[in-house]
Amino acid sequence: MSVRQPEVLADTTGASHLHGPTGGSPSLFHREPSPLLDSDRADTEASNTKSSGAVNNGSVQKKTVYSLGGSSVPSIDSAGGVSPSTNNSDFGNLSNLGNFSNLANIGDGLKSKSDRNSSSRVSNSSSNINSNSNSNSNTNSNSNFNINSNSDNGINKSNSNDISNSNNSSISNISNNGSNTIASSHSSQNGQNGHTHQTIGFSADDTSIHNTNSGNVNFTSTINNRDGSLGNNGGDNAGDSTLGNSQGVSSLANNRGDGGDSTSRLYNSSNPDLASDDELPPDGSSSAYSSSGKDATALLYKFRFIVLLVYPIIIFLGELVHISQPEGTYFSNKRNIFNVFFVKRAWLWTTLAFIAIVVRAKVATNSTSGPGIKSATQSGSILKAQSYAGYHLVLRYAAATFWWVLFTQWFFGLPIMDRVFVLTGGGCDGLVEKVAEAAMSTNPAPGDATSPLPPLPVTSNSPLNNLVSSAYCRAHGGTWVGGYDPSGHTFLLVHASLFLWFELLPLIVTGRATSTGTGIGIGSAIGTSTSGSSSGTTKPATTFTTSLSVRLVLGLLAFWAWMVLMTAVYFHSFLEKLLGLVCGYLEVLLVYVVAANHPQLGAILGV
Ligand SMILES: CCCCCCCC/C=C\CCCCCCCC(=O)SCCNC(=O)CCNC(=O)[C@H](O)C(C)(C)COP(=O)(O)O
Ligand SMILES: Nc1ncnc2c1ncn2[C@@H]1O[C@H](COP(=O)(O)O)[C@@H](OP(=O)(O)O)[C@H]1O
Repeated sequence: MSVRQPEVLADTTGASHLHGPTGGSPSLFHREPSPLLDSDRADTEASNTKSSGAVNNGSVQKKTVYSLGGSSVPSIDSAGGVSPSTNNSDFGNLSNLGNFSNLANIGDGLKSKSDRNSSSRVSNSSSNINSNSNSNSNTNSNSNFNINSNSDNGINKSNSNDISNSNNSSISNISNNGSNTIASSHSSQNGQNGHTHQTIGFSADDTSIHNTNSGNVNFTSTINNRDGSLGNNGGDNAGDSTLGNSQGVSSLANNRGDGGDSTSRLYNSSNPDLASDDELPPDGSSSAYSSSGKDATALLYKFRFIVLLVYPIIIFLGELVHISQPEGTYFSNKRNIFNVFFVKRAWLWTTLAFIAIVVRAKVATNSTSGPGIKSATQSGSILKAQSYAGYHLVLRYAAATFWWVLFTQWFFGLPIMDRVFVLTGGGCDGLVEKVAEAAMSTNPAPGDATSPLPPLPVTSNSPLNNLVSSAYCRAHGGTWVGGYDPSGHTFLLVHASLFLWFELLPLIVTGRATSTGTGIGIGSAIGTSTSGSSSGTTKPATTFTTSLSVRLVLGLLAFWAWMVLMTAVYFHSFLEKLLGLVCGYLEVLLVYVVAANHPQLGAILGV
């Protein structure tokens, strides 16, 4: 076995050195072959409890570092490689011309400078890996990595990482298990062509690649992913982009400079969003291939259309029965348990159902594809994908709640429905008498806590803001008479139902309601596995738990529809129900249709 003697380099850090066998303390160093070492290499092992630095000028082929904690190794330069090293503190900067292998590092900074094959396996947290070598194979587990690579690399990573790649280099064969952003910028010298080819396969997703090219760069990107976006900002030359996603929503955007061909292909199993910049040269082409994506889009629109039709039909059918003056039933009694316990608290139940949808979306997200369906705001989208990111959900819930409040609870005083009633000549009848009766029977001072009625806010001759609400009026024995009284029940039930449908349908059509499903199908959404996915496979039913929330929401929606029918059959005039119905549509149409077609609003609301 040929043995190269280590040399001691000047310690640029000024810290104490780890010395090789000929230059250091014998008590600290001894030759001991590492199981991972090449047979023709000598090893240097440092058993380090206090060392703060190690410098090796390259004569040592491999360096083994054990640091037992409480200490740090700020700097190691090794020509030959650094192998099994356990460091309970920080490595400072590891610069290596050879192989890193099995470095467990909780610190920061790992640089590979080899001009030959080099392999790094790093278990790490919070590290930067700067690699200048060719044909590297970097395997990283743990989180918070920044990999800056100026070379051809194979990078295998798990967890969340940012990879940035600069210069004329390529990253290829990246397999990944986390949420990642890969930013790659390339520039080429005059007359020199840069060429980049990225093939990235992810076993988990939410990955986006943004390439910024300038100069003569021929850029080819391929992502095989479950849910991601690929954005190419091309330079002067051709760029082919292919994004193949097996799941979820993908967006592929090409913003080209001048000249060159560009072909963008988006293969996606569910929801594609392909957008190309307007300045695409005439010979550039962009196309989305996604049969199931189109299917999902068509299915979503079909479902939305049906849902939007259902409630007017219910009202019309109910009205037909209503005009025949049907016999009273349990449901014609205002005090029936369904009315009192459910409809009168309808927003509470709607909120719970919405939370069930959110949970379902998150479960689907965690088990399949990152943070849920991504927002896609570019024009030309086949499907404006709905975002299930937390802030988008909160905003949409807040908007729906706000509209419910304005219409039924408070609108700078009386709620909208009561203002309509008063403005059309309605008022509270009999309330003054009730108050007087109450006062006569108990003789308390008005406003006294012992009074059976709270003080009457005002009389019916007061300005609009001071009138009692319909709720106050009815609750205290008055009768809400005259005027035009929009049906609060119709409004609330329709508004709540549409809100829930529009949140649920994207999950259903994309199969996101199952943890294992891909592609489309209501079957996968409710766990019955009846429809095919894009791959032509039929997904098995998910567990009872995963489909339960969807079933409960569908059950609530069926119940709401029934109660709309009962309102239509037994209560209100037709026009009052019609107004309730129309107002029940307003917010949902505004958010999911109008805002969805407005770039900024759509982006804010995630629609
Ligand atoms: C990342 C995750 C994001 C998830 C976002 C979830 C957002 C939820 C967040 C927190 C939960 C907070 C919980 C708040 C609960 C609020 C629920 C309620 O609204 S409680 C009030 C319930 N009250 C009603 O539902 C009253 C409904 N009734 C009426 O509006 C009227 O009675 C009527 C219109 C039905 C009839 O009027 P009438 O005058 O004829 O009686
Ligand atoms: N489906 C239904 N079942 C029972 N009562 C209903 C109902 N729809 C409306 N009502 C009752 O009809 C009245 C007018 O309702 P709205 O204007 O909200 O549509 C309310 O009476 P109360 O306020 O006396 O409870 C309400 O409870």
